[in-house]
Amino acid sequence: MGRFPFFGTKHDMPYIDGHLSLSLSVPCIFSTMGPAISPRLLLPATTSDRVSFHATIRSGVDRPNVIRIFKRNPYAAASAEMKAAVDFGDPDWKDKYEHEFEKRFNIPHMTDFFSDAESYPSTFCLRMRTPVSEDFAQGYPSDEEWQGYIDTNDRVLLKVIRFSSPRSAGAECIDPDCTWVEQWIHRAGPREKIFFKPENVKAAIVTCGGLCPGLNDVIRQIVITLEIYGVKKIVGVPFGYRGFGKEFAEIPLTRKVVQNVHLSGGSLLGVSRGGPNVTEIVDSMQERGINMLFVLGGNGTHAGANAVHNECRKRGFKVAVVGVPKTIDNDILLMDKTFGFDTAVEEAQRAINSAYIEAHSAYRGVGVVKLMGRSSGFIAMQAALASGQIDICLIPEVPFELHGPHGVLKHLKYLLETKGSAVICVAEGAGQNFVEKTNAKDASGNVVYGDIGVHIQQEIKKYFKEIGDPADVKYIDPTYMIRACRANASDGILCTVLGQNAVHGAFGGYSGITVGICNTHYVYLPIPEVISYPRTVDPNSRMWHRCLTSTGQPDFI
Ligand SMILES: Nc1ncnc2c1ncn2[C@@H]1O[C@H](COP(=O)(O)OP(=O)(O)O)[C@@H](O)[C@H]1O
Ligand SMILES: O=P(O)(O)OC[C@H]1O[C@](O)(COP(=O)(O)O)[C@@H](O)[C@@H]1O
Ligand SMILES: [Mg+2]
Repeated sequence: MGRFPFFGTKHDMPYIDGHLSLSLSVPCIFSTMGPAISPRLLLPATTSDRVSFHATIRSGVDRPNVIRIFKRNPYAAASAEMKAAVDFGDPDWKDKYEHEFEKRFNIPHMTDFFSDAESYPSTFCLRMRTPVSEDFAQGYPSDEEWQGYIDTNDRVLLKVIRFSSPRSAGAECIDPDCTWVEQWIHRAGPREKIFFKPENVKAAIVTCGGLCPGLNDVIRQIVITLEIYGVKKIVGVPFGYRGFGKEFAEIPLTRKVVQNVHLSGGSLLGVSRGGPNVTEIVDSMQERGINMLFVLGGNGTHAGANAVHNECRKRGFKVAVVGVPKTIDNDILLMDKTFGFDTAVEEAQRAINSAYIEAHSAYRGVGVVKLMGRSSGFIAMQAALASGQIDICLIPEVPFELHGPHGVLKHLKYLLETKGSAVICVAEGAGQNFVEKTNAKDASGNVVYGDIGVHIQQEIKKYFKEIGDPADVKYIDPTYMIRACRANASDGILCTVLGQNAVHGAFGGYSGITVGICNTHYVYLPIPEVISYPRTVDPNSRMWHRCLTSTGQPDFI
């Protein structure tokens, strides 16, 4: 089969060792995708634990045979760690696996840490005709007959497809027979017993990282729900974790304050990156008497929230720390999507449509749109799918060449000759091998990337000038526009449910958890499970294949 140069990010490389010869010996499937593409050799992913092979075989002397290696879907990789410990020869392996999974996805509870943790009948009661009384002198307004509580033993299935074969598209199998294994996670919602007396609660909300549509919607719902439980002391911590510094004053929050905040984008509380360390944050919480903390943020923020949770446990400080995953990048593991993502994709349509109109109206017009997505191309992929106006979608997970016979520029030339115009959508983290490394990091330690959008725009101009063909290139960078806007209706609903569930989780006595949507149901997850690495687009997923089908783009390798 000739020579097999390997392509992949540094991140992929550790998974390659030792799997190649095994995987190449297994049966393969041939399929063709998109115009002008060679057959693809798709090898069953499960045979090589964490990688899937995606081989493009082309004949011709100019081009060596190529095998590209992609990291598997992150969750598949996560379960690979569990798989490694499984002895499939053991007749009870499935039961043991399910049991181990249950343990891993257990959500930390007050009673795990405090033997004296007391519970009370819930004060969350939707049959109230009047607001909860000031001092609870008459007792709590509970209603034990109400059928609105979630049984703590309720579970939601994490994986809902029963794959019959490891060869089935996107199959995630645990054993070579693709045995059906049940993976249950905790159902979110109000519990009948609560572990905080509302009059003893001081709740704080903090929003960290970059902006995201829907932050205000979540803040609003948290405040409203806390008030329904009877909490009177609710504050906002300004400017992310930085707000725990002494120089910042808390922002008092009430239903009245938050009533209309969801009508605008941004965060009522402000956001920031960087800030004090965990010890300082917990010191500040103790000084301020905060015993319920709602943390809205992405991977970094959740790492912080989990560290705060652990530090509180270490100090014997009875606090509920509950996260609400926020990121337009949609790079959090295990959930259907994060809030704000849908809105960002919708907002991106305006930029794509403008790029299309500009390109289509010009003589040999090319529109280039750069969209956010630091390490994952979800926004670019979904925006391309939604618009139907993208000819080339470039994401960080899929390597590509700009120059050469199979490069993006050659295909662009083909598009201008056949269609007359073309639109490219590129995620900010894509093609970083082409741009100069800045070595810069932001205040949170995230790498600051070089501008791939500007680079592509310049390369297109240079290329067409060199070959003497006209091309009218228009570049649009809607970066901050797609995340500074107000949440759309679907995100508005998601934020509402997540905000309410965050409060139910805290009152239910859980801490070190985050809320999410999984197979359309709402769940609680232990924080470490959702942040072990950023979720990325699986190049062998049905969704990426659908995107390729829609754009009609070939491989650019
Ligand atoms: N590993 C970590 N442990 C503790 N705090 C962290 C960690 N990573 C990031 N943070 C803090 O979380 C906040 C947000 O992180 P950042 O990466 O900027 O955004 P996001 O949470 O959206 O990923 C920052 O204030 C940062 O200091
Ligand atoms: O310019 P900023 O505020 O650092 O934000 C840029 C980053 O924000 C992001 O949308 C991710 O933000 P989060 O880390 O807050 O999820 C990335 O796509 C982008 O790299
Ligand atoms: Mg982040």
